[in-house]
Amino acid sequence: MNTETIVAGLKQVRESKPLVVNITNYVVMNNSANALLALGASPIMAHSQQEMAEMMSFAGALVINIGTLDSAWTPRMIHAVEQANLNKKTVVLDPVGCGASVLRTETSRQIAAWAESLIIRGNASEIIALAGERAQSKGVDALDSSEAAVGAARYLVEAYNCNVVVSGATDYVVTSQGETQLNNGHEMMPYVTGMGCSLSALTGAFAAVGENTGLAAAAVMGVVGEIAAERAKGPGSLQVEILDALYQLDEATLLKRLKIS
Ligand SMILES: Nc1ncnc2c1ncn2[C@@H]1O[C@H](COP(=O)(O)OP(=O)(O)O)[C@@H](O)[C@H]1O
Ligand SMILES: Cc1ncsc1CCOP(=O)(O)O
Ligand SMILES: [Mg+2]
Repeated sequence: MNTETIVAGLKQVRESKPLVVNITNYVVMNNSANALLALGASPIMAHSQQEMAEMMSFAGALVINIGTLDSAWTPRMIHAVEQANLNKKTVVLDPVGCGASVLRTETSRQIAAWAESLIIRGNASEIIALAGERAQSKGVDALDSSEAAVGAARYLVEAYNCNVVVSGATDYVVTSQGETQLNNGHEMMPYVTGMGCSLSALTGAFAAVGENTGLAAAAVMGVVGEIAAERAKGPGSLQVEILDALYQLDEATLLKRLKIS
């Protein structure tokens, strides 16, 4: 059942090329746009309140990534979430660096509370901090294991009526129905900035075609990370190989490589 959902989601994204609106950070705008294109979706990075109502009327989903947050961004993010709600579009929240500062933690909670259809995708330390537990977060990288964040993810599912993807060596997709584990990916992936942000962007593409758990995106990202690592010499080539692997990914390879439980 799960694997069927993943494969069907990939097919649908490629067929319908959904527009994914991203309010994302300065570090990863290019990576995230390229990841969406390589998957088969259509990205737009849009920040202005003046165009968000129009954008959300025809977009498939909204991705909010707080990576380079400042006070000017917060009202834009809230406005975009309001427009997504009005148009019944799913919001993917990437709470980058949640727990590293009060600003990031409080803004993440504000956005999560505002969104009516929500997927949260974060690393373990971010998910733990968002749930109000003590995380080991100092910056944007996880210092906790994804296993340690499953309880926090379950709390967030209840608190915000959402689905949660905790990424890491094992990815956990947590919904009100329970948890799914994915054991793909590669240990070199955290040495490239924006891998988690790309995963969040892909989550938006799948949400646009109705796959609202985050599972398909995590599966695809893990499998392409693994394929790319076999070809890469280090983080530089891994970044490029991931785009190529995303573009080349076929259903048979996805199913053969998938380590899901
Ligand atoms: N140690 C690891 N082994 C395998 N895959 C990993 C590992 N760490 C991260 N990944 C993969 O890298 C991607 C980004 O996850 P993560 O590093 O947790 O996000 P972030 O960049 O937000 O901290 C996910 O697809 C995840 O599965
Ligand atoms: C390094 C950095 N600083 C602010 S946003 C950002 C990118 C984080 O990307 P990811 O969480 O996907 O590694
Ligand atoms: Mg991140």
